[in-house]
Amino acid sequence: MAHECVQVAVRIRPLVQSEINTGCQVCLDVVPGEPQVQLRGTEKSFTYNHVFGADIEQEDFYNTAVKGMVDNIFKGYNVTILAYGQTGSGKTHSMGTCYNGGPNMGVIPRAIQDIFKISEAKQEYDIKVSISFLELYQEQLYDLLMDKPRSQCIVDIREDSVKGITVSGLTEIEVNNITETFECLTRGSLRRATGATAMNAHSSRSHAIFTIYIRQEKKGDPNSATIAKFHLVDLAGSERSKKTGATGERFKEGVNINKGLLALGNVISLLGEGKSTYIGYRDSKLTRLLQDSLDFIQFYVAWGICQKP
Ligand SMILES: Nc1ncnc2c1ncn2[C@@H]1O[C@H](COP(=O)(O)OP(=O)(O)OP(=O)(O)O)[C@@H](O)[C@H]1O
Repeated sequence: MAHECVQVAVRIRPLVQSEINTGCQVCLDVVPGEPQVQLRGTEKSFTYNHVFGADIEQEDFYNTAVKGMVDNIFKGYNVTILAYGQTGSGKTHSMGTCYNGGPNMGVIPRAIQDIFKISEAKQEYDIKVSISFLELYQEQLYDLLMDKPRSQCIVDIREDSVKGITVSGLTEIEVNNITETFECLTRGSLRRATGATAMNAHSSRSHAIFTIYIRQEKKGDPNSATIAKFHLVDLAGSERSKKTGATGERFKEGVNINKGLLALGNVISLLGEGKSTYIGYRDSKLTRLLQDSLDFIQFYVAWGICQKP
């Protein structure tokens, strides 16, 4: 499918306390009135679909860059939102993957709220919402909602001529309201693999894929049934081992992370160009998993960019 449907949004995060303490300076500016960023003190600028400066609130970010995507799911499209950026740039903060109940929530909890609001308003439809939560760590898929020790939570991708891409054995939980869905999000995110790197004390070392399935059927018309998948993906940090100080296991993690991100980058740019007949979905588990869910893509790039003194 040709892809005018790939949108790229950039969000610059404010300096964190440790950066302020060491005298770091922001070195990227938003060009006023344009969806552009400019490297401070240079003529170099880059244009995207949306650009957000460090002062943007979570709510405004969601309303501008994501809310419209939720409407597309109810039209029956599969939608994927990906948060990409180097480690510590603010992906998990913006996505709200580690939601803990506060009002300053990110994209996932806000999307959940909107989905239930829209479902309630569509009274002429029977709508069922279910979710799954997967982690891709070192090219291995883990079911984050399975109530078993981690070593028994490994699942794998299957390709079915009727059902398309599925993950066999994956826990899919039907959820009836916002509270139940938040509870699953929190439970799953606590099981995600994290580790400390020199750039982020609580670095996500895996890709987290929270999926919301919407089944809707017009009351009295079983032929009208549609199913749409909404993937919300908090990618592991892209990184250079030199900057993160990674050695041993951390280094190996970094190699796998970058391999998956490279394959994803290639797929998205080919889809964006809309020309290529061959797209390398099979080059990584991440791209295989998302293969049938790229009708609409919001590729959100987090930038925590600063200059050391
Ligand atoms: N927009 C923001 N406003 C305030 N603080 C932010 C913002 N974005 C990120 N932060 C803070 O920056 C730090 C790093 O953010 P976060 O953990 O979300 O990065 P990440 O890109 O997910 O990193 P990793 O890939 O290593 O998991 C956190 O302390 C987070 O609270």
